[in-house]
Amino acid sequence: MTIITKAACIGGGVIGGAWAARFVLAGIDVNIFDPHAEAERIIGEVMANAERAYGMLTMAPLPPRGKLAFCKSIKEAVEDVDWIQESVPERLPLKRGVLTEIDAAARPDALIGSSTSGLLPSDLQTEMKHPERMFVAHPYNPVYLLPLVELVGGKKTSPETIRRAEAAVAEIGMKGVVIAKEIEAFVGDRLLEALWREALWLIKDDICDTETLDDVMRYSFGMRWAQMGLFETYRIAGGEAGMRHFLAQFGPCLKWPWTKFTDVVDLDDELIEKIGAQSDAQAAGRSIRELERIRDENLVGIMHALKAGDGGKGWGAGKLLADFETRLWAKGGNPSKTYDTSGPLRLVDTRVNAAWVDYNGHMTEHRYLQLFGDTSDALLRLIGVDFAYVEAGHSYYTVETHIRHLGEAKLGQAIYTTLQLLSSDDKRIHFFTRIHDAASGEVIATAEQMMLHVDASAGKSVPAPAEVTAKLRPIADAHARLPVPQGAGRHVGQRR
Ligand SMILES: NC(=O)C1=CN([C@@H]2O[C@H](COP(=O)(O)OP(=O)(O)OC[C@H]3O[C@@H](n4cnc5c(N)ncnc54)[C@H](O)[C@@H]3O)[C@@H](O)[C@H]2O)C=CC1
Ligand SMILES: C[N+](C)(C)CC(=O)CC(=O)[O-]
Repeated sequence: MTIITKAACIGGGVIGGAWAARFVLAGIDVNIFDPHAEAERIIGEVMANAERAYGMLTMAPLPPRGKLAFCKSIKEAVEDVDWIQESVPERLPLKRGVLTEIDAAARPDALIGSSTSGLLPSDLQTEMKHPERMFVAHPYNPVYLLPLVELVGGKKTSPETIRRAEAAVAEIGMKGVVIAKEIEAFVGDRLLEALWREALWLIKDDICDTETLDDVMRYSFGMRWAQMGLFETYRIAGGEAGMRHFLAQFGPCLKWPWTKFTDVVDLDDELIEKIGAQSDAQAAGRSIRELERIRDENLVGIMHALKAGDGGKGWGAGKLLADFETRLWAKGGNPSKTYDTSGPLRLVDTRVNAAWVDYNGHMTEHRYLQLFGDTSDALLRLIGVDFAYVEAGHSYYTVETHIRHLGEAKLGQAIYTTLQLLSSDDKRIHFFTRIHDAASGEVIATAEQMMLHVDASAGKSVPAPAEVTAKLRPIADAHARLPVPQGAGRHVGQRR
């Protein structure tokens, strides 16, 4: 039983719109209330970017999208939902009023999270009748991709609420980090504000411009932070003696000091204009939506890299993505679904997304192999070779692949794959996969592949157990009656 089946977003700006996208893409129906005249257009644009990002993020079967409904009042939006996320502007009286209105109309068991970046939950819940179910759920932009939510309870929040909230965000692929004590700006924004304050001084004092400052971050410690954070990074920087040596060496610098961060820079018109002009130059004419798309592609790339980290087990946000995908496959990878074995098995349906397209304007070659690999993974799940099976020490490894490119796949094109078994025994599976255009059925590419059953720790091929071959056999028997596909058995060659 999932904790959130229906949610409400009160406020649909940068953060509320992206919360809505996170919920909808997790299969949750969402009611939105935002009085902004252009709320539907703005949220529609955020949804489009989020869908594009998810197309790149995962091949795992996302649930059918939730429905998005625009409501005329807070009451209408929150009446019958399990989770309400408040994301109105960062002003205490406004937020307090909105949360009190939400509280009056929501079911008593509904969870109420606030996206506030720094206000104390105790200050937000003062006028609520059921303050025990209200907490801060502080996300990071873009909410649909970045998985962190800081969960902060106020004086009146019940521990049970925080437990339920943590479990609920895990179901939508997020990592709920429970902050032990409430404090303004929690943990993340405390750190960000210290950095931000120092950065403003560096610009004001003409030490560097905004682009140079961003370069300093993105070519260096920004990359370190994404994968290991601060303390583990500095542990390594201490050399073999680790953190203690690091503290002994760099601890005294803190007193010199290198920073000015206790002084607040005066954000006068001159400084605002200076930063604005430098930032405009840095953006080089790219719109915010374009920058968002570039950011999303990069974030997806980072998460994919982290998913392959720690020897393939996944690391940090990549491990979280891998775990989320495991759950998606368990729910939607439908090993129980019955497949029509009288023809090639239709195993993957997807669309060509932006990250797959190359300078020739069509799907680039390694993405074909990815899609063929996803298809053979789908076959393996069908015959019981799932994550648990692999963790227990056995798997199938691909030992040979021959790909033929027969057509083109363009950005956004709907495509699907079909797989035909050519032969199999207790060690080998020899099969032929086609990528089709979904509209016409036309074959765009084919791959002939061979997989071997292996004992992964021994590093050698071994016969698959009877329960696996028993699941494979009916498919093999049915496919033995199909004609050998045109192109099977081909090799790369030229008539001379
Ligand atoms: N922008 C960011 O990077 C982050 C913002 N937050 C927090 O999220 C919250 C919202 O911030 P943003 O989305 O950036 O602001 P925003 O200005 O983009 O969106 C706020 C939205 O609230 C709507 N609104 C105003 N009064 C309302 C009311 N009475 N009922 C319903 N909607 C109402 C506005 O029309 C607007 O669409 C703030 O608490 C902020 O601190 C949290 C994490 C990151
Ligand atoms: C600038 N901000 C305080 C609203 C930022 C956040 O709260 C988190 C983020 O996404 O950086």
